[in-house]
Amino acid sequence: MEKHILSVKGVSKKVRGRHLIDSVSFDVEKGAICGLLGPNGAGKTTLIRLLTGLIRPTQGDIYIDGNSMKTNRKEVMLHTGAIVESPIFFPYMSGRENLRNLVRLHPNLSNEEQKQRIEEVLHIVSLENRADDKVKTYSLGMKQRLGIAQALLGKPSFLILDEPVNGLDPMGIRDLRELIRTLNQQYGITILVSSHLLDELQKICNKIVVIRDGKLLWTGSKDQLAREDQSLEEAFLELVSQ
Ligand SMILES: Nc1ncnc2c1ncn2[C@@H]1O[C@H](COP(=O)(O)OP(=O)(O)OP(=O)(O)O)[C@@H](O)[C@H]1O
Repeated sequence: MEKHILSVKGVSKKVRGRHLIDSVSFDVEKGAICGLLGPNGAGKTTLIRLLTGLIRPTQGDIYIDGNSMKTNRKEVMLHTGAIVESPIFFPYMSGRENLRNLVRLHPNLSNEEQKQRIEEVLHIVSLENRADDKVKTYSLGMKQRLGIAQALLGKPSFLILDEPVNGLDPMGIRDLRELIRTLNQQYGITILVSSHLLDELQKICNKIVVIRDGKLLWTGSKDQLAREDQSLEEAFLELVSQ
């Protein structure tokens, strides 16, 4: 069985003569919660857009559970859930109605399975009590959780979250952290999460990938990055200032 859920092999993205991502290679083991770190402009968003198939590499390839994005893109995307940038929902429709609309993107599920899956994902993200309220009445944290519910519709084994805690208050951050842990531990989903909030990544991740200027600067387990007496923030600042 494939040991890595994600293998990035020599990936570059060149736009107008400039490398936004430059020969990046790294792996993420199944079962990990992997943090993607990098200073502003490092290329995190570009990398995540490559990983979610929104843009294609100019060089290299990305493998998800052993499947090449180049040759097997459709299959790969079926098993990957993602929230990139803020999820967009119809504000005058309820959470459940929005999910009913989006579950149609998974034609491999029968009507009955689609209905059942909507209830399952609402339960996983703890939105069942508000599922019939209009999305415009949701807090930002609830919208993020609905975004995760949507990403879970296809029962992905790999979930990519781009800056999921951006703009959330401390309670929203705590709820999301708990949800990420539950998805990982209870549902066995491997997670890649980008964030500027190093403290947050330190709390939930066991693996870290650091990029700077489009290049891979460091990758390894969280414990290898930060010495015992160091916070992840100190270790990160030390690393990027080298
Ligand atoms: N389509 C594009 N064309 C040209 N340059 C781009 C394009 N998209 C991004 N860039 C540039 O590539 C670099 C990396 O951008 P990216 O948004 O991936 O970084 P980031 O690490 O996500 O930054 P931040 O943390 O500020 O969101 C930046 O200098 C950005 O201006």
